[in-house]
Amino acid sequence: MRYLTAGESHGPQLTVIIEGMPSNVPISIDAINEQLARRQKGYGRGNRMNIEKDEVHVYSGIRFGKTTGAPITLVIENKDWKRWKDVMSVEDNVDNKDKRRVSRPRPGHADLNGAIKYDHRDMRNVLERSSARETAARVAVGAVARQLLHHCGIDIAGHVVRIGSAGTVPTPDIPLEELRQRSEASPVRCIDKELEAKMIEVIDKAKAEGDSVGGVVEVIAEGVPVGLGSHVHWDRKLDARLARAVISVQAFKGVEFGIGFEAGEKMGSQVHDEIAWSEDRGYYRKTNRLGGFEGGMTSGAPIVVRGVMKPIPTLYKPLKSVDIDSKETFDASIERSDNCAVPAASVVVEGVVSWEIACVLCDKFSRDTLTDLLDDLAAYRRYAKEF
Ligand SMILES: Cc1cc2nc3c(=O)[nH]c(=O)nc-3n(C[C@H](O)[C@H](O)[C@H](O)COP(=O)(O)O)c2cc1C
Ligand SMILES: C=C(O[C@@H]1CC(C(=O)O)=C[C@@H](OP(=O)(O)O)[C@H]1O)C(=O)O
Repeated sequence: MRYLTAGESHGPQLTVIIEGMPSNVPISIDAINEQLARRQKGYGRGNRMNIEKDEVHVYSGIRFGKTTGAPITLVIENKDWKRWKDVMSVEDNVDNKDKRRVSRPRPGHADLNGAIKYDHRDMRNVLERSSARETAARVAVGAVARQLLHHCGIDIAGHVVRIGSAGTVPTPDIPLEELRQRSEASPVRCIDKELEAKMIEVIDKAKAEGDSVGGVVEVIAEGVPVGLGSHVHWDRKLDARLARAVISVQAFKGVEFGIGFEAGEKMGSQVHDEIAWSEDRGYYRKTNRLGGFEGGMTSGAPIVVRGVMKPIPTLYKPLKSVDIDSKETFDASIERSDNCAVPAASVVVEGVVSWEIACVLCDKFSRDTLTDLLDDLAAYRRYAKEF
């Protein structure tokens, strides 16, 4: 399966084409919109989220509530477009006195690198596409994948485990439904009430100081069969695919699985998961320190993946930069920005993880129709248990 996203942050819309979904998968548009709404919420967001009300429009590939097997086209409109039409129509060869041409790159953004690479004197051509507005499209893709995974007995949930220096929530040992309910009930998607209060304090303090904060999100996938991904080639390793998917989310800088970077300071006996067998469960691991992976393949234990998001680069207390016309130093100015988008980004990471798992499922099993996929998967689960 594959997908493409297109669209600018202040253009008319975001467009997605998803190719390779099995036919006859029931798709609820409400369920996609629910995921889009989750991404828009979260403490620390700026005013843009008061303007947008993300909803998906389906233009192909779904009829009467089910996938047809043909490419699926989804569109999310940008409500802000109306206010930006004029700005977006200023050409890059206009006189520099026109303040709407972007000649001042923002530190921490794609602006300068993209302008040099693509030879744009108006950096709007870069910032429009590098914006995390695009993550709305990826959440829509993830929401479609999630509905496929649901039929396959795979459940995914996420939460925020760190914001700034507020402290860290350890990987919880609770049912995913409870994790979901508790994180949904929190404005920062944190399941620990004490830490939640500290996280809110950290975000408020950053905002008051004209600064921003980042953090860490965790996503857990349960019900994944053993053997998704492959050890035989680097680009078929599922952990590697997930790492790429998470890092591809705007502002994500690192990924870890299970105990993650702690593995570098522990002894082997404290890192590897012993293998056991029972009539009831078949093979299983006594612990899940490696976050569900050995050899680039799932072990059948839950996938536990975390991603670290850097602080938002646009600061109300501006950083210095250089104007590409005058080469003079200036203070980067802003009109609006998020202060912390970690809670929102946790929903994006859930989405990209859902998509990658759906892809490898469809790689491994026959998948023209949902029935083909479910029959094949059920037979494989029986085989693996009896192995
Ligand atoms: C959900 C979400 C919202 C974001 N909101 C903002 C924002 O309001 N202001 C900002 O400067 N960066 C924001 N970012 C981060 C930038 O898009 C990102 O840092 C920038 O495109 C550069 O990419 P890089 O950090 O991956 O190198 C957001 C990221 C995400 C995931
Ligand atoms: C639009 C979204 O996030 C945007 C991501 C973003 C950035 O630079 O990445 C900058 C801000 O955009 P604007 O400059 O229009 O206020 C955020 O609001 C969204 O999440 O839907």
